[in-house]
Amino acid sequence: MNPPAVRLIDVTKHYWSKEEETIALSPLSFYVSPGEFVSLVGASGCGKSTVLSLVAGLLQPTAGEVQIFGQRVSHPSPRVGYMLQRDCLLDWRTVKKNITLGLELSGRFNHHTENHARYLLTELGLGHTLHQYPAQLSGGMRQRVALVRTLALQPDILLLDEPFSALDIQNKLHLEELLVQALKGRGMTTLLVTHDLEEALALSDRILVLTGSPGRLKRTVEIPEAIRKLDPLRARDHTAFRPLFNDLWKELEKS
Ligand SMILES: Nc1ncnc2c1ncn2[C@@H]1O[C@H](COP(=O)(O)OP(=O)(O)OP(=O)(O)O)[C@@H](O)[C@H]1O
Repeated sequence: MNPPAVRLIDVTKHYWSKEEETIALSPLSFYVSPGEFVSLVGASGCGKSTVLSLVAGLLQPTAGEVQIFGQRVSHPSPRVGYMLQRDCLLDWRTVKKNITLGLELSGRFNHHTENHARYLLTELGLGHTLHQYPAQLSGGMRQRVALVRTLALQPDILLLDEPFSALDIQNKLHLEELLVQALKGRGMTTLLVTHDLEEALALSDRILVLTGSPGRLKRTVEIPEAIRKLDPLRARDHTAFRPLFNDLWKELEKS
């Protein structure tokens, strides 16, 4: 049997700053299957971003083990792409040079990968911005460029830390649609951190509800097939959507 794309086994994470110790995660275990879209939700400070940093290999657990495709994570892997809330675009580089930045830094820039990055930019509706600078783009366009830069690395695992939270509702919905389109047929495994329950419900196969502090897994919610097969906008209109939302909302209020 194939190993999960992501697996946390009894992971704890402590932070030390000055004299103070913070326990961010108490033993936490979960898995994400290859190709699955899983969202992490929970109150502020319950350790969601810590989980992503551990999977990205930017942090090491205090105890327990983080694995990707059955291998222990000991350092950042080219198989993992990480997109943050801030777009982190370099203002002095054109869009063309921003979308290939990750490829350059990882030594994978060539004619073929550059063409693929440009193809993705067109796919996300920004082909015409190739020679523009980030300052010439709207917030939503900048996030799309950041998404292209992450997807251009062709990661097997995509980590998204509140990527759309700074956007207005229209841009957010548009980007959700584009993300779903971009992921279609690529078999990428996605782990999304979001405060937006609607977003989690509309995009995910499964939602993991964390409770703090320290962060623990409180509940796993499987999204019904009837909702999953719809695009994010139409998913919100499904009759099962609102009851599920209310149920999760109550769960989060208690945590
Ligand atoms: N570098 C650090 N040093 C010390 N404590 C930290 C550090 N990073 C995070 N923490 C603490 O660890 C806990 C979990 O933080 P984390 O950012 O993972 O939570 P989160 O659920 O992503 O929060 P939010 O939803 O507000 O972004 C918090 O108590 C936070 O203060």
